[in-house]
Amino acid sequence: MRLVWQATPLYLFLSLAITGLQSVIPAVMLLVNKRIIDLVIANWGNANFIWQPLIVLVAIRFGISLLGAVLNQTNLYVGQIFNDRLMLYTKYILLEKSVQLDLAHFESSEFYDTLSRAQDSGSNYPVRVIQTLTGLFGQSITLISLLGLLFKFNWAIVPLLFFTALPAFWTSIVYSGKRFWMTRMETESGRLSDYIQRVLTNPNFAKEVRLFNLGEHLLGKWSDIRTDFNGKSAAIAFQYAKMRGLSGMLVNSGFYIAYGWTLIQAIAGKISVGDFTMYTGAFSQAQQVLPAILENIAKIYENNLYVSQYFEFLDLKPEVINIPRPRPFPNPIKQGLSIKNVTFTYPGATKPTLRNLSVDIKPGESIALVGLNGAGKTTLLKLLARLYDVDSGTITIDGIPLQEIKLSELHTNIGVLNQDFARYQLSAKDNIGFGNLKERDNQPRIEQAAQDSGADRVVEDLAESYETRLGKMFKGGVDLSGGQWQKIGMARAFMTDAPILILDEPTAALDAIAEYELFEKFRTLTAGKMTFFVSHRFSTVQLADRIVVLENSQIIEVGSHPQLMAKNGLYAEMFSLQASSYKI
Ligand SMILES: Nc1ncnc2c1ncn2[C@@H]1O[C@H](COP(=O)(O)OP(=O)(O)OP(=O)(O)O)[C@@H](O)[C@H]1O
Repeated sequence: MRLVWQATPLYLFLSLAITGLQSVIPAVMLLVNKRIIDLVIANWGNANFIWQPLIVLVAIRFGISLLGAVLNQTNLYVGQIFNDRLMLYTKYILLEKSVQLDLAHFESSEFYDTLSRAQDSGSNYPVRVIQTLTGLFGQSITLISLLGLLFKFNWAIVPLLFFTALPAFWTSIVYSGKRFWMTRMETESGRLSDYIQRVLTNPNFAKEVRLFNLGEHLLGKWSDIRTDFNGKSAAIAFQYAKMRGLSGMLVNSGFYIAYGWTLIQAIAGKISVGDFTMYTGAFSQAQQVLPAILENIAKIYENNLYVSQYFEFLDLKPEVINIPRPRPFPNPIKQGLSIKNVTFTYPGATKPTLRNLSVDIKPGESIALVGLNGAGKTTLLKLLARLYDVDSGTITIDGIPLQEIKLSELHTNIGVLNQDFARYQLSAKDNIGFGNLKERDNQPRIEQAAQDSGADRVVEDLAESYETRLGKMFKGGVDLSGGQWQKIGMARAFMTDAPILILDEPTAALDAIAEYELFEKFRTLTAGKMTFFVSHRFSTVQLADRIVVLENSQIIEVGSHPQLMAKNGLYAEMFSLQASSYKI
């Protein structure tokens, strides 16, 4: 309710008010009808009948019908606006939370289960809870007013209806719960089937799916998961229908007992014809409303279970956060960056990815990270950008631990381009401008960055130049080759004003010569900045002031190219191996 209140208080109020008004209409109608019938019967064949009271009653009846029709339409309109606003709000909050969470969350499967459940639950269920709640509110008013009429006739009818309805109510609750838990248990397999669906429909997979003939195999797997789910769902639905049928009979018996009593009273002449019509009318309406109420209570229970999954996601907390009074990023950097005894283990991993790392980097120094696949190069760079916090040891800039620097400021001051850099299906201008949001509309700056990375020649060939949409996902989009995308990605990195730059193999799709030239240019353009780069090409690595060699989670060598060659360790071995393969 708080969520809805925050999303759209006015429309919540309007919706409740209109529903409340609508709900008393059936009982008021029955009462007016009774009066009309009693008046007509009392004056049956009366030649001197005074019409005025009857005309007033009929006019009231007509007025109420008109009011009902107007309220109906108004409620439909209010309901539509209310739903749209609530959906927008719940989605916004979910996306806002996703932005706040750590990278670590996005690298765990439990997170994706929670996210997937929250997305399913958050989109429709809050709206459904409120719709059902409003419906229930209206139906309860209708039922109370109808029971009010019946209570006057015989008070025992109320407990009779209540007790005969209890089993139906209990059945609905039990089976709603069963359905919810079955769906929840199937989250992971549901996600797997969604994933297969994406693989079968996503352009990134389309080529391989065809070349390896994976289509039929994956489709079969998808169909098995869905069929299995449908089977479980059908079993619950069957049980539910059976129990609902049985308990529904009991509810009906309660009504018919009460109905029989009205007939007995009417035949005995203890109630008027008007009363008789009113009571039987009240019975038949209450008979429709009561099961609907029970159904809605069960629905609220079930929908609330789903909504709780939405809140489960909202309750996730980022761990990489600002301390209460963070310090500013040192500008300019005077002493440099210092990594001391850093150890780090990924959440859920059994052994550390980095162990006891120590190295000092001076301002303006360029560092190349070298090591075999999986040595921990990317992990170290993630720690520098504080995408994760270290387990022990410290990383400081001018003596200030990273944790004490305001996170958003740290990210503004560390420019990163990754091996798996994002390919935004947006304009070329956005793809480059996202490197420095403040300068996003600064066309000369964007063009300069494109020129520096060589992306200017890519953009020249595009029909609408910088405004051309990249990627094939939307109309008019143009796809680029791997190397062309990388030039666009590099241009994004060149946009930044950050004094520390990290390039994690963003040039792997370029040929060795293009990569070498680009890094040379990069070094000239970033002279005076602290840069880190990872490359598996030693022609590029040589350009660095110092090279840090990682092996088995540790730093094993640090030095310039000539120093490491003289040392004749792992670096020299790897360098010679690559050089000899070029000679062949
Ligand atoms: N999110 C993660 N969760 C758990 N383990 C991870 C995660 N990311 C990487 N690892 C593990 O940490 C180790 C180091 O990975 P990292 O990506 O840092 O290596 P790398 O040196 O950059 O390798 P490459 O040269 O292949 O890019 C690997 O064993 C990898 O499996």
